[in-house]
Amino acid sequence: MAETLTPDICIIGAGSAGLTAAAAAAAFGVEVVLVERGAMGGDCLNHGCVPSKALIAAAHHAHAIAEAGAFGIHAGVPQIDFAAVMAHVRSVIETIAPNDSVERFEGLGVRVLRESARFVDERTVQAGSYAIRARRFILASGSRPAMPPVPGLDQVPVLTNETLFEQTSRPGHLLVLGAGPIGLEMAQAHRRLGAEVTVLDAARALGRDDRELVAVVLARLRAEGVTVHEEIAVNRAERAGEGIRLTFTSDGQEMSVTGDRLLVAIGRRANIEDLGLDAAGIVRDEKGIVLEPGLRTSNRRVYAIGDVAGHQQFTHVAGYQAGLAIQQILFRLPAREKPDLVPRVTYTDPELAEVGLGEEAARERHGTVHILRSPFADNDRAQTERRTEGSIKLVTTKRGRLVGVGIVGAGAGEMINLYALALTKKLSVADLRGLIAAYPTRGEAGKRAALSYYDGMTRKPAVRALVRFLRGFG
Ligand SMILES: Cc1cc2nc3c(=O)[nH]c(=O)nc-3n(C[C@H](O)[C@H](O)[C@H](O)COP(=O)(O)OP(=O)(O)OC[C@H]3O[C@@H](n4cnc5c(N)ncnc54)[C@H](O)[C@@H]3O)c2cc1C
Ligand SMILES: NC(=O)c1ccc[n+]([C@@H]2O[C@H](COP(=O)([O-])OP(=O)(O)OC[C@H]3O[C@@H](n4cnc5c(N)ncnc54)[C@H](O)[C@@H]3O)[C@@H](O)[C@H]2O)c1
Repeated sequence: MAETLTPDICIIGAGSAGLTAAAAAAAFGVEVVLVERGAMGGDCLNHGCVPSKALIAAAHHAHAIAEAGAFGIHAGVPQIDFAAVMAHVRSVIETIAPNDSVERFEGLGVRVLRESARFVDERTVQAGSYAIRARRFILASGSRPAMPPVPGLDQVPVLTNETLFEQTSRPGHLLVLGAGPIGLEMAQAHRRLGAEVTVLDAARALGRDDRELVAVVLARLRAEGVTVHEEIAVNRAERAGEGIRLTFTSDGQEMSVTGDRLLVAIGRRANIEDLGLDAAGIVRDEKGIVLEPGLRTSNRRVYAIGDVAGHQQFTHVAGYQAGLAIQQILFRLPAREKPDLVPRVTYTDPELAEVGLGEEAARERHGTVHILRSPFADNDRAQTERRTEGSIKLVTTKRGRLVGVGIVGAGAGEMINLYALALTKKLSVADLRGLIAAYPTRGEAGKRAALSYYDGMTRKPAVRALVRFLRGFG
């Protein structure tokens, strides 16, 4: 016999989006049922941000040892125990997992069902033997790796983000399909851990990011020995002895590359198939669920947040959207996403971080814009660390209001948060001019870029005449 539950909110999916929404609603004493069919924590904890950044951290240590000679420290060739590296990755996941656990959420007052959820009508979700009739529903069912229609791909072993971190031995030669954030972050990490790596992309690497900044990342990856082929077409995949061969066309020429493992990271597909969307009257098109500005679906009781919403696919966006949905459900306050305020970071080394509008988008929206740059080669802290590649680039309106910031360099991901706040608060170069930045920090580069807005002014005859005039007063 089906048991009927009547909570205020039913959330489908306990990844970054669903967990944030559940915790926020429960904090206000609202009755919440959270349904999860797989591992608590979703992609970010189990197959995404956490394991990838833990692997990158291990790779960073290997690289630091290899580079230590420049600092007068000779540690020899790093010995990499790949199985131990992966044990480190797993132990980081295990350390963070209690934050996302059933126990923690039940302690917060959330009822957690470990079931697969599906709408059976416009107001009822079936989850195992439970029928859930909630006042509002939040779809937070996430995404999974997309697979390209490459002939033969289904005949060769393929790794995705869901299996990559289960490896126990190091690949000899890792082939990576897709030069997005996943492809490039994992390419560099594996290279630093001693694998040969070849990356293939149908378009440009990190195609959504500023070309000028991307070039710095690619130059570094190539200098470390990662082969990156852009704007190629993969024609087929096949087994070649113990390995995998990819045949592709580049500049009209057919070429091939053979490796022993293949990672596919060509983007994501929203998890919408098993949700009974038709029964719920939720409209979708070829891109996914059709959403109104407040993340509401065509069924007024149902919101969609996180990767399944198909907007920017980041954990911090999942959390942000969860807040917007809860704000509307609990307080009936209107809410609209502000994608221009979302920072985007790719954790290669150097890191690439952006917020707001790029140069071209800013010109389209604001007409005349100023581009203010400061290279890290001019920054004392970067010099002390021998990490001088990259720069900070500020995009401002004619009157100096910040509308976009791009940073490529060591620590760019930490630096971008300041500029996310600056954009949120609509700050201008005049505000940055007043900032007292600690010396020596890489953050000084931003202030230096902002000051360059006034370069012309210091040379204006009228300004110089004023300075001379004021000197006359003693
Ligand atoms: C390798 C990798 C690295 C990444 N690195 C970063 C990073 O550094 N920074 C960053 O911001 N983002 C990163 N991301 C993106 C980030 O992981 C996602 O944007 C985020 O996890 C999305 O969260 P979500 O809750 O929307 O979806 P998910 O985490 O996918 O959670 C959805 C949950 O819903 C469950 N579910 C699905 N259907 C049902 C159903 N019918 N019934 C019950 N449960 C269901 C699933 O089992 C899953 O647990 C990375 C992604 C990958 C793959
Ligand atoms: N640092 C981070 O915040 C971070 C890290 C990893 C992933 N993510 C998120 O996860 C999502 C997925 O990442 P991703 O790197 O898989 O996707 P992506 O969409 O960002 O990049 C995929 C790349 O694959 C290429 N591609 C597509 N089809 C191809 C084909 N048939 N052959 C060769 N190349 C092909 C595309 O041109 C693109 O460059 C991203 O949207 C990102 O937001 C974020």
